[in-house]
Amino acid sequence: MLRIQGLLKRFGALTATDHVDLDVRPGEIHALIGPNGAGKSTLVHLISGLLPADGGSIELDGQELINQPPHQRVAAGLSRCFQITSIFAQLTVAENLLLAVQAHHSNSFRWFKQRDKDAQLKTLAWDLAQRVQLQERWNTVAGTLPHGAQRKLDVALAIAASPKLLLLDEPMAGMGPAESAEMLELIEQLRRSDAGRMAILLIEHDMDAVFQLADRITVLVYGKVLAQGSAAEIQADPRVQAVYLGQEEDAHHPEPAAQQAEGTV
Ligand SMILES: Nc1ncnc2c1ncn2[C@@H]1O[C@H](COP(=O)(O)OP(=O)(O)OP(=O)(O)O)[C@@H](O)[C@H]1O
Repeated sequence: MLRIQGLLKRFGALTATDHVDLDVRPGEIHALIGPNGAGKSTLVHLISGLLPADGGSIELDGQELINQPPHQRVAAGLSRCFQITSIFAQLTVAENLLLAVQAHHSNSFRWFKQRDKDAQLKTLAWDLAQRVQLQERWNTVAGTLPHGAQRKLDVALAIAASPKLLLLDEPMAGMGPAESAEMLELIEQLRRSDAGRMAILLIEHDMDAVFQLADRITVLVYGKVLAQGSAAEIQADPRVQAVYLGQEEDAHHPEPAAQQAEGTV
C-alpha cells in the first residue's frame, strides 16, 4: 500500500532521513520506533507532505506522492491523526462527524433529495461514532470530552475519508492506563473491521502497545533503518536491544551510551 524508497531529508549538515526504504502492506499495522531524535516525526512529515523531501520516492497504492502537496496526498488516500488539533471543540461529536462525512462523501449523494442526503450522511456519521465507541457521547460538546475520547474522535475524523493509509502519531500520548487500553482495543478493532485493506503506520513510544499491535516493525536510528521485522524478530535483535539499552544508560552516562548506540548502526 505504501512503498518508500531511498527517502532523503537533510537539515543543513544533519541527515534526518537517510535513504529510508519502508513498505507497508494492505491491512497491516506497521510500527515505526526508534530513540529520541531518530527521525520518526521527520519521516511522518515527509509522508504527509508537511516537509519537502530532498530525494527518494513515496508511492501510495502505486501513485507517486513525492512532489504532491498535502491535500493531494489526502485525496490519494492518506490520512493522518493530528493529536486532537483537528476536532472542532465548540461542536458536538455528532456535528464533528457530520462535517467530516459531508466533506468526503457528499458528492456520492449529490443526486439525492436534501432530506435523503441528510439521512445518508447521518447514517455514515453514526457508523463512525460506533466504530470508535462514541455513540453515547453523540450529543456531547467535543471540547468537554475527556482526553481519551477526544483522541477517539480524532481517529474517527481521520477514517471518515476511508483512507488507504492511516498515519497514527503517538495515539496513546498523554493517556493513563485505562484510556491507553481503550485506544489499543480501538486500533485492533479498526484493523478487524476495515475489510483488511486500510493500512496503519503507527508511531508510538509505548513498546507494550507496539509489540501487541504491530504486524511488522521498522526501527530507525540516526535517520537510518536499523532493523525491520515482526515483533518477535525485533525483540530478539541484538542491535535493537543495544540501542534501547544504550538509551536507558544514556540517562546516567550520556557520552558512552551515545557512542555505544552509534557503534551499533
Ligand atoms: N526543522 C528542523 N530543523 C533542523 N533539524 C531538525 C528539524 N526537525 C528535526 N530536526 C532534527 O532531525 C533529527 C530527527 O528529529 P525527529 O523529530 O524527526 O526525531 P524523532 O524520532 O521524531 O524524535 P522524538 O521521538 O524525540 O520525537 C533530530 O536530530 C532533530 O533535532
